[in-house]
Amino acid sequence: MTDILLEIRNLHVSADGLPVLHGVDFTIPIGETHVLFGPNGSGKSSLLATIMGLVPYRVTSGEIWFKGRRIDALSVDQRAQMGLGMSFQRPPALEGVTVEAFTAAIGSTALLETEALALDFSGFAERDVNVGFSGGEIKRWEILKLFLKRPDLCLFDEPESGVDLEHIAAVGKAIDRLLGADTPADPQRTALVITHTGFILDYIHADVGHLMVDGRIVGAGDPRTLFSHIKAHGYSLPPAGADIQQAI
Ligand SMILES: Nc1ncnc2c1ncn2[C@@H]1O[C@H](COP(=O)(O)OP(=O)(O)OP(=O)(O)O)[C@@H](O)[C@H]1O
Repeated sequence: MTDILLEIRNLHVSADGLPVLHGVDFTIPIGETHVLFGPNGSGKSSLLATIMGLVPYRVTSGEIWFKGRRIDALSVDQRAQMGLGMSFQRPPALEGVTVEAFTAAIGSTALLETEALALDFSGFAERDVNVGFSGGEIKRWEILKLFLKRPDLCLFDEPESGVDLEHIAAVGKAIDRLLGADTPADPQRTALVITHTGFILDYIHADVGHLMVDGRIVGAGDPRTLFSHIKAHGYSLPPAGADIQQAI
């Protein structure tokens, strides 16, 4: 069996007729956490949404492979059933669907209380999902939702944005715990994380960082080396070397 969980091959994507990704290539081996950096509008969220199969993103050419199966023609449901899950940057409010009902629908009621406690999210069970939630509460619910579902590949779209400094620690630790191997029966999970602030790097073990510019991955390497360079010099690659490789 291959040790590659996700493979993206020369992916071109349009959203409502507008080209947003222009030939993305990368792979994520099983159990690794990869981080995606890039300026506003470079295509990071579009890439995650395309992997998840969300509208209005349409693959115009290229391929997405997950667990050795080509998935770019599958529905969101089918991809979720296969083990893909995503925490959204701006998830919709679900009027009439309580947190408790949502949790029951994904079959994880038993876990809700303890995991909510860890994320300081107690007292939300009776509330409608995302209705009137603050920005930070929305983010904590997004992480909790993944915790309850435990997908094999977790896609995080800016999990720390809008979260206050105290709760960033709770979010970071929860993500680390979600991805970590708690027991032999619960293997190391695989993840792709978008971050602007880099706060999340203080809490998770990230294996590889990718830099996305203008709808393409332009290079990859050690996530901390890449992030330090971006902080000092903007969205460019440091000189190619052992830590960083430019895309060809
Ligand atoms: N549904 C859509 N319709 C039209 N244009 C879109 C759509 N989704 C994304 N785009 C455009 O595609 C480009 C990439 O957007 P995307 O949200 O993927 O960038 P991003 O790198 O995640 O940005 P940010 O860091 O600001 O979140 C932007 O120019 C955006 O306006």
